Amino acid sequence: MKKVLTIAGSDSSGGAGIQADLKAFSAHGVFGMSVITAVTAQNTQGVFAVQDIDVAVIDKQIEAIFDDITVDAVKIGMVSRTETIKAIANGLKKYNAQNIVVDPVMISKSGYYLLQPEAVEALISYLLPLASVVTPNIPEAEEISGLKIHSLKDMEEAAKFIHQLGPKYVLLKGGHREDDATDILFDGESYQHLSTPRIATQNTHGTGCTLSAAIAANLARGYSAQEAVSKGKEYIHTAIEHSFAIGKGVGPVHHFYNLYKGAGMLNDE
Ligand SMILES: Nc1ncnc2c1ncn2[C@@H]1O[C@H](COP(=O)(O)OP(=O)(O)OP(=O)(O)O)[C@@H](O)[C@H]1O
Ligand SMILES: Cc1ncc(COP(=O)(O)O)c(N)n1
Repeated sequence: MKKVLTIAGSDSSGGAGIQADLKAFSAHGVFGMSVITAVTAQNTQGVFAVQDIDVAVIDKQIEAIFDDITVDAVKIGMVSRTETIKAIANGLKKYNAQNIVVDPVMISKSGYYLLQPEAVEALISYLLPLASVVTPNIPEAEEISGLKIHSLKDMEEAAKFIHQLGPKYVLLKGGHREDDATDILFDGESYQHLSTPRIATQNTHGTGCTLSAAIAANLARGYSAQEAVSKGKEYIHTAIEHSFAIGKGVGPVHHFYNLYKGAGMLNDE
């Protein structure tokens, strides 16, 4: 079985972060492992507290995994602060980790800073060069590139700018557009538009986490970056179609629709 690691924050409500990643890994038939960078107290309505994990404990989690187990792919999500970013970059370089997907998580849907603003530079200089695929949403791409994005053409320009910071592929996600959900994949030469109709739901908590975890799982399973991304896009679309209204705010996406469909359990409470 392929083994995939998520390095991210814990979401107590289970919709995003480590919890979303592990669910996506299971649904892809890969074995999930985790390095927890921060513990958040959050639910469908907001983020209420963040406790960063001590850097020495982050180092130890990375060591414990890589000293013992072969890691087929790595997904990086919420990294919170500069010292955490440096520890992750050092650890991944030390073990020559491959198939790294970086989701440059900055601000939660509810508006909470999951990356300290002064750590953006470290994320750019330490993590982007290690990435096989980096998956910014539109506000994150604006922050990284310094460009304003209003159109698909602007998305292409920003993807091009981010590509020269070191990642092999840039997937600029269009979830924040008002139009169709069009994402743009750039490999340094050509742009591929991946487009699905926008689903009318407010239950999109953890969409970015889920997509990047699905891409990492697909890379581990041996798909090329293009295939891993297009399969990931199909996965997130269906997971949003089957999303739930739990809690009083933005509900989570559904990871096990395939298994449940087979067992006739879809939408069972
Ligand atoms: N309403 C929607 N209908 C269809 N696809 C969507 C919708 N919202 C987001 N997506 C898709 O979901 C994926 C994640 O994109 P999005 O821009 O929402 O990421 P994100 O903002 O990083 O997510 P999050 O911060 O919730 O983790 C993309 O492929 C995007 O096109
Ligand atoms: C631990 C953690 N990681 C990532 C997100 C981003 O997800 P969203 O933008 O849907 O809130 C989050 N809310 N919490």
